[in-house]
Amino acid sequence: MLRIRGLVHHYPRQPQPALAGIDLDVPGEGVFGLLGPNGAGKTTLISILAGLLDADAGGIDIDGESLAAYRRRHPAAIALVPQEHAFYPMLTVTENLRFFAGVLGLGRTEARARVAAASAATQLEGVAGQRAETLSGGLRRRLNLAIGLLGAPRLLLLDEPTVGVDPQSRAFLLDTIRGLAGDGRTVIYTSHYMDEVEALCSRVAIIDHGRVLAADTLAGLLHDDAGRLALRLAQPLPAALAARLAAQHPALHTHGCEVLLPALEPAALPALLTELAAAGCPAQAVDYGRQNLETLFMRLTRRSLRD
Ligand SMILES: Nc1ncnc2c1ncn2[C@@H]1O[C@H](COP(=O)(O)OP(=O)(O)OP(=O)(O)O)[C@@H](O)[C@H]1O
Repeated sequence: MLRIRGLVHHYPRQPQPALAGIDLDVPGEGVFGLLGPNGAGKTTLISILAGLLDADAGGIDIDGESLAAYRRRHPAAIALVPQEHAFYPMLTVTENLRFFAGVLGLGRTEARARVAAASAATQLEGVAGQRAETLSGGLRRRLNLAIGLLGAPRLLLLDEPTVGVDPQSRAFLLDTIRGLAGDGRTVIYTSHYMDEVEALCSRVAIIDHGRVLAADTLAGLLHDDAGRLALRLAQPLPAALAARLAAQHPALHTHGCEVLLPALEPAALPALLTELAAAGCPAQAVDYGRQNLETLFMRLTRRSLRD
């Protein structure tokens, strides 16, 4: 649905471009994760998609039509939920929602229905009469999201929507976002939390220094031909067994109950698990033939997502 080609953006007086030629295809449904460390270019990219910034070069099509033309025909079809809180602290939740529905130019009946739907989707009904400035961090994030939903957007751009919220609110937001991605709607989700992206996104692009380093389905990105093995044992390896295994597998790495082997032949796996169980430290969790997004990012850039 969304086709991005050769997108470049250079902020004035910056030595490097924020976007240095981005090519991406984003399908018409599902949650698409944009993962990258601070300063990678995520906000710049979605600001261009939202029409807040112009690209210096490159193009974006949506269903074969230029993004600018599409936005002219459907002004509310693309919504951005920014990182910052984008509402009036002195107004109540409902007053904020009504105000932003008015900005979209919705008629009275339509506006009332959209405000009710957005409140329901984000479960804000219980705090409808509360002033925004008195809401907790998690509820403020929900209000930000609810405002983004008022136009019933087809493309929803979420810029790190869980920053600064407690784990419970974060779980609620992730569930809500997962629910929003059906019905022919695309959600583009930027984050530097790889666990969120792994839990939420069907496709992922990893970006850094304004370039796409890898883009694929989540399963495609995590697949690892090398035969990476990660084990969590019931208890740490006895020293004698650890020494014997290290002699057999020089790349073996242990840390407490965690055991990591960067490459193991599939045929060797059952014997290893049997040996561990016989030594009284059976594997409680086995992850074989997969890498996680953090290790993939480190392989691609030689640094961590958190750097
Ligand atoms: N308004 C601006 N003026 C000048 N430079 C900017 C501006 N906004 C971003 N940049 C620079 O552009 C690059 C990309 O920034 P951007 O905010 O798009 O990254 P990001 O991946 O969203 O980072 P974060 O996770 O920290 O939000 C960075 O080097 C940043 O310093």
